[in-house]
Amino acid sequence: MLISCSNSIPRYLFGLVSRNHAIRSISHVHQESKVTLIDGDSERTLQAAKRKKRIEWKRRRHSDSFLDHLIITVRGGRGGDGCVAFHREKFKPFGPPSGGNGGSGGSVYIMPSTQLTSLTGVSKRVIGGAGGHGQGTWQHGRAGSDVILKVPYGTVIREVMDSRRAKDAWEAEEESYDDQNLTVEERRIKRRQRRWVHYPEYEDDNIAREDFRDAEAKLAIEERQRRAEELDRRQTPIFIDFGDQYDFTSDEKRLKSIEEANKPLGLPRSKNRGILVASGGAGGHGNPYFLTPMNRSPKIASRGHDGIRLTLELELKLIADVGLVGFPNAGKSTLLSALTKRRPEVAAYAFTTLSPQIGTVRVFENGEFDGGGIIEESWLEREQNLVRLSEGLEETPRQPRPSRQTHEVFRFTIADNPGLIGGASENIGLGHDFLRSIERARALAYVVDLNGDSPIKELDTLRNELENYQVGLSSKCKMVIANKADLLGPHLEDPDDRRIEEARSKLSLLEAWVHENFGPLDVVPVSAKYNQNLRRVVKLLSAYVDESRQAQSKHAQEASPTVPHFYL
Ligand SMILES: Nc1nc2c(ncn2[C@@H]2O[C@H](COP(=O)(O)OP(=O)(O)OP(=O)(O)O)[C@@H](O)[C@H]2O)c(=O)[nH]1
Ligand SMILES: [Mg+2]
Repeated sequence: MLISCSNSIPRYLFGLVSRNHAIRSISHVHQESKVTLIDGDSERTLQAAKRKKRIEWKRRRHSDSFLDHLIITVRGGRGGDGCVAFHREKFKPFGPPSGGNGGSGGSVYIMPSTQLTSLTGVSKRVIGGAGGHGQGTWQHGRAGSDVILKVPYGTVIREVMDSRRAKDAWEAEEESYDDQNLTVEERRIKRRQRRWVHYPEYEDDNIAREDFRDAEAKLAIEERQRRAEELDRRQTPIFIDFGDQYDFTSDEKRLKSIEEANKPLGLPRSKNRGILVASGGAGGHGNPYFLTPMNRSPKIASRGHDGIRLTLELELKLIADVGLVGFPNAGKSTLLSALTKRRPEVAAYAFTTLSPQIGTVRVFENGEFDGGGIIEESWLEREQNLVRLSEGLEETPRQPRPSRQTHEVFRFTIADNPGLIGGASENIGLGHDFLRSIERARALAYVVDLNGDSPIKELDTLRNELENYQVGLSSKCKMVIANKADLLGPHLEDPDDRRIEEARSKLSLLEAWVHENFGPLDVVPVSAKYNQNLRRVVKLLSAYVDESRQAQSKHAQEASPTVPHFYL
């Protein structure tokens, strides 16, 4: 879709600034600070490095409510210990061994949840419940409770294999012995204590027995096998992507398979716990397990095993339909405020937005959308509200949407991102920290300040930064939103009508450059602050999102042939 706006742009769009001189002068203060960024290379790097340090500190301080990257350790629960006991009954002085086995440890599962939007509530250490110990009269220990770790949709989970990986049970054990500087004999004693349960006062006796050494060798073989299996498993580190392609309901359907449906009443149904990441350790053996023809009253039992230990890296890539990409101060947050009910912080300094914000655009039958009103800077709005409250009035009402008679016909989400600057790919500014959230957007829109020194240069930088982050990412950009068009027309200080012509030619130049360099992208001049020409933006964005959704559902239908599920 290609539109030519420069000539058709209504005259009223330019020149709205005369309504608010104060804000305009603040914007100009900012323009100056931005120029220092583009000036001399070394100066820019120095400034950017200082700013990055400050922003990172600020982001850590203020962003408790949003977390998109986290490293957690996960551990399956430890199995319960086996029990050494002998059956006691009247007239039966030497009853058989009756110690129960230990219960297995609880496992840890990961499940996506639509209720969550941030990784903030996710624990950094997740441990499955421990299995219960076995008891006399052949009572086995209860199984440890499973833990289901819930993460938001859009989370990518990777197993960490580098130096950040937590030690597994065997490595941790050896390290603790190294720390205590134990001799070989002392280590052997400690290892035995860790693995065996003895009948009271029979430890020395047990250790001296030949069949104990056989049992110990058997246990050592089992342990080596478990360790080899774990090393094998590590060859393919865990990778789970709960992106929008992930169909969780299919897991549920799989669980409700035909066998499940035909299961006799009263038997427990399988519950969808999500994806297993760390299984719990097996329980230890009770003393009946060690019964041999040579030893009819074994006075040993084995202890439970540790569960699997993993270190996982969680990365939340928000799934918004449209992502806004622009330099700091281009007006992205103002645009989000104008299009949705979300109220991100708006201010005339760079890097006001430190974490991605998502809002929902609700489009009505008559082309209206939910949002709007004049978007002042947040501090000004707060001050105005304080004054109104002190006068006994209610907070400044947002401009009501004109007609609510029509019903909603379309809805899509839009993400406002922190500002991107030249050199973000070398981790200048906020670096790439937030780009992960636009990676998955169906469509991207560049937001530039039409009143700025060089919107063309900004666009070029934005495109390069996107490409440096991920080759081909810039092809997702569907339109250029040329914001702050109101600042270009005639205003009180300079009521000259020629300014309109100048504004039009600036826009034509931008359009020509975009079409030559980016292809047939729509260039739409708007004023986010004063809600001018936003209906056009919503219309175009709805069209891109709709197109992409339809393409995706068609693709999904082709990929999975329909299998009738009688239980549906
Ligand atoms: N005149 C005018 N000012 C605008 C318009 N849109 C935004 N502004 C002003 O531009 C400044 C920056 O706006 P923001 O929405 O915070 O910009 P941003 O792109 O979110 O900035 P960062 O969060 O720092 O990346 C504020 O002072 C806004 O009031 C507009 O259409 N017209
Ligand atoms: Mg912002």
